[in-house]
Amino acid sequence: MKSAIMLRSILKKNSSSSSSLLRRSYSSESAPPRKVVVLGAAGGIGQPLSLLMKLNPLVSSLSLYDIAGTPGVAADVSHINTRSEVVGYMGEENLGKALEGADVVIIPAGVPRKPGMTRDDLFNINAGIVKGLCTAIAKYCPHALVNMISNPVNSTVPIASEVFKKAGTYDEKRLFGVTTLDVVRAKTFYAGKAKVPVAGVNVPVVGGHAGITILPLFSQATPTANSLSSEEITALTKRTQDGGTEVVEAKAGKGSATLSMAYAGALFADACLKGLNGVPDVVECSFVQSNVTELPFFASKVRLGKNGVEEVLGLGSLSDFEKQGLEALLPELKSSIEKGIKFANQN
Ligand SMILES: NC(=O)C1=CN([C@@H]2O[C@H](COP(=O)(O)OP(=O)(O)OC[C@H]3O[C@@H](n4cnc5c(N)ncnc54)[C@H](O)[C@@H]3O)[C@@H](O)[C@H]2O)C=CC1
Ligand SMILES: O=C([O-])CC(=O)C(=O)O
Repeated sequence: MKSAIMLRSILKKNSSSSSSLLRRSYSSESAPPRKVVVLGAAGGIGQPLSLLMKLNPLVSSLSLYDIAGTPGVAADVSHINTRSEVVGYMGEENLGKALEGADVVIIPAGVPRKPGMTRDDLFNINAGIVKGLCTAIAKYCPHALVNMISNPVNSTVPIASEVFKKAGTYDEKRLFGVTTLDVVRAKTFYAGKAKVPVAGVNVPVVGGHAGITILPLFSQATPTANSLSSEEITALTKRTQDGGTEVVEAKAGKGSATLSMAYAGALFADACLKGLNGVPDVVECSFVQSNVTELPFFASKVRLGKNGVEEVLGLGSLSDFEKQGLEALLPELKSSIEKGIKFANQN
């Protein structure tokens, strides 16, 4: 008798939670249909990123593309009982089909670093990969928002812009270098040092995405932590700048950040989708075409909207330490941008 009552109460609980789940899924399905494409979906970042995008209720169609291994990843992810339909595409002959109708294209295709390498050492291989993929984007989904993850981001974003310009499809509002992982790291490291709950922490990170071009603005971090010494701020800055290398060394030849990058990439794509859907005040840092400095591309806070970039926000007030960091990063960032532009126009 007692167990029958317990069973009834469990069933009742389950039926009320499943009806609330149903309501939630109805409301997510009333969000507009959105197609998200992951290029490089079978890779170290691509796989967990595909998983996270499958969990995103704003996605109605998830298209997974790679030169190899996509059918397995797509079959696996497709069994998850969430909104989006999943299709896997393999091989260049299927790239067009993968891209057609895309709202957001995320690009984690390309080789990762090994210990001792800089991101720029990836240029020779990844520049060509990115150029090929962007040529196809210009042809098959010229209006999609492009989230560039492939390194060196400081050069691959300018390459993409040149490819789109040549194809006559360039819209500076739709091209983003994904620097979210720098923000994710800055938040984590700051919360640890300042001993504040990480969930409420905000830290803008500006500049670019390599070494000293990554400039976290801890003077603007919230909640404020007046107790941090200048030595601690210097150490936090250096750890954020070297975050990628910390992971590359710990993985000892087996690649670079994949899981934290998938998380960061999924956060940024979600922000793009929210912007497209008209959610107000969606602000994320990203490496975009910019007038914030004399350089044509720069990472700073960006307000996202129905057409992509709605507004590139300024730097705000900087500490003397950050002003020095900004001066120091400009020459390196300039030369990485020029290298990308030159490559796209010569090859
Ligand atoms: N922006 C950022 O913050 C970060 C960027 N990265 C970069 O992301 C890239 C990918 O890293 P991982 O996933 O760890 O590498 P990975 O080697 O595990 O995966 C790369 C995938 O790209 C695929 N691929 C290669 N050429 C392709 C093409 N032409 N079309 C489609 N797919 C192609 C490969 O088959 C592979 O599945 C690297 O360049 C890495 O440096 C990594 C971490 C953070
Ligand atoms: O460090 C790397 O090569 C990968 C990367 O961009 C990061 O983890 O920030």
